[in-house]
Amino acid sequence: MKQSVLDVHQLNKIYGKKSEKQFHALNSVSFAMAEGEFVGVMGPSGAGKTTLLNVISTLDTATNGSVKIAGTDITAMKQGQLADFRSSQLGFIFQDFNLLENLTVYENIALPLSLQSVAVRNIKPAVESVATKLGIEAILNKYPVTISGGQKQRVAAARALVHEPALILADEPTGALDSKNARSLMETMVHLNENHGTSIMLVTHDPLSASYCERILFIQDGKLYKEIHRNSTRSAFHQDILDVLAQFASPDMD
Ligand SMILES: Nc1ncnc2c1ncn2[C@@H]1O[C@H](COP(=O)(O)OP(=O)(O)OP(=O)(O)O)[C@@H](O)[C@H]1O
Repeated sequence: MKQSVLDVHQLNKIYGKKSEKQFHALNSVSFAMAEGEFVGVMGPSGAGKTTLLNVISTLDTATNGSVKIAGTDITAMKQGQLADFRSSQLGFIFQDFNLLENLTVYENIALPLSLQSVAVRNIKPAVESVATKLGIEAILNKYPVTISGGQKQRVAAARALVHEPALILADEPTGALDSKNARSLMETMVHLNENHGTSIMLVTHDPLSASYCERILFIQDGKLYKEIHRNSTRSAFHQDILDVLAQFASPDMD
């Protein structure tokens, strides 16, 4: 059996102090993700998706429960350890690409390695290898302002991957892309997942982007409401996702 890359156990997040008005944003959420899985997280606005992502990404702390990433319990870690863990084990892809405009594409991709003080002689092969995986080797010397939105998103993906993290966390990565570039980024993520074994957790509102995943977890009111697996074609999975989303809109949902 494959190892878990992510193990979320009885996770609770309550915003607000005991003396204040409290809000239970995550309510006993438990699930696991196997190494090499591509999992989507969906749910209505306010369901708790960002809260879940923030806790898994170590940017926020849980009220209780545990999160294990590649076997390490991050809920037991101190701040300094968390920063090291985040920069070595996690890769992030956000909606706004967060590229530094005064650095070249090469320098942007190299950034996580430079920050980890990786030796210069090891940086070049790592950047070139990830650029080849993502088909952006021809634009390494360009500046972000001169490349397209889709290329920027692939550069952001390369930067998320260059240090070979255990898990990639993607938050609405196609949100700012037109449909052609969105499709291209999703195909890139599938390629990384299928051919390079990259484990990816994708939070999205977009059913079409979600249809590229193998499995979708639906969150509603801070709880895991349902999970569906892709069994056949992507278009059939797209329809399955739309069917679950329609239940959220229905007032007589149990
Ligand atoms: N810092 C905070 N203090 C109090 N409540 C918060 C805080 N952050 C989020 N919440 C509440 O927790 C709930 C979950 O928020 P969250 O941002 O995780 O939802 P979401 O599913 O990501 O929504 P969206 O799809 O709109 O981004 C919401 O009701 C929100 O108002």
